[in-house]
Amino acid sequence: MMGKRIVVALGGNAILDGDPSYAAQKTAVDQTAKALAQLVKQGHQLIVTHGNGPQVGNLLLQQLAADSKKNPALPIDTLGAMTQGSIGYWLQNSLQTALSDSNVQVAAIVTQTIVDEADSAFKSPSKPVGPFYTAEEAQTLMAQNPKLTYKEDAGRGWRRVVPSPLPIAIAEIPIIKQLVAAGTIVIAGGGGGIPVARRQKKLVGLEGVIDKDFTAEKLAEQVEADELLILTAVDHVYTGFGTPEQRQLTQVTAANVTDLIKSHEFAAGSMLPKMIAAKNFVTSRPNGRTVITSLDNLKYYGTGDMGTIIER
Ligand SMILES: Nc1ncnc2c1ncn2[C@@H]1O[C@H](COP(=O)(O)OP(=O)(O)O)[C@@H](O)[C@H]1O
Ligand SMILES: NC(=O)OP(=O)(O)O
Repeated sequence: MMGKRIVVALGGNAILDGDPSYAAQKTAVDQTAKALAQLVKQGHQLIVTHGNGPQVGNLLLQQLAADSKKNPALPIDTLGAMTQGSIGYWLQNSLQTALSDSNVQVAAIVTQTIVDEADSAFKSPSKPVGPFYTAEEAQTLMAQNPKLTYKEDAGRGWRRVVPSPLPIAIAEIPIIKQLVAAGTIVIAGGGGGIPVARRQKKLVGLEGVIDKDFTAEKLAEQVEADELLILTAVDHVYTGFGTPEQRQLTQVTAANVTDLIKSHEFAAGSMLPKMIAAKNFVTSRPNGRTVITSLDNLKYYGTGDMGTIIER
């Protein structure tokens, strides 16, 4: 099979799936890296991005708990950069180990994503971050701090939500393209990239968390990828998700996705951005395809049951 250029989007909730410990997250990344290394050995070229919802939300909790004059809380843009460093390091380290018998280089790039500071997203928080709470716990937290907003997340519980502006451009795309052309596995756009606004010659950090699936799609367009591979915590995308009528989707077209979105089949803040990104990618890259599957299911990549495939 001819080698493909694949942008891999590794979900934050897929990395932190229940156990929030460093050991559990690094184990998930190690397992993913081993599976991705197999794709590299099959001749595919990877560009990797990752989510950060659980992780940046946990940093927010730590910052709020420790906030003091001597140790003031850091802004969300900087917390996003911190997750690019931590998760980028985990991924770089695990991929280097998994590819230690090859000459393939791996580099994580601190990535800024340009957004519109007039984006209405800054007035309506929608991006779930941090741990899951019960409805009662969320109500208590909102009563304690009315400035914070919590919303129910895909039937899994309630989570804090923060502004999630749409990505316009990736500031570091020139160096990313150079590294890709040199055959390097680039880890970029982590957490969707650090949200920044351009003000004349300056890039100014903003308080938000960009959806990494949207940034992954932009990255895939920019590097002229053949495939967008979205790794999450479910093997397939479903209709009737979470109900007795749940049915897995295996092969769908961009037109099908448009109809399913209109039928509200995909939860906002979780699967909806993935399906929008999938549709946008195959629309922009007619010969491209998007695959949505789980980390565990990656071992079936290239076989009949490798997840939900979206094509033009
Ligand atoms: N229609 C659907 N089909 C499959 N999963 C869905 C659907 N709607 C919502 N979900 C939920 O969305 C989750 C993926 O979104 P999210 O957790 O935000 O992704 P990530 O792994 O990128 O962090 C799935 O694990 C599942 O719990
Ligand atoms: N930033 C972001 O999209 O993170 P998740 O993948 O954890 O939602």
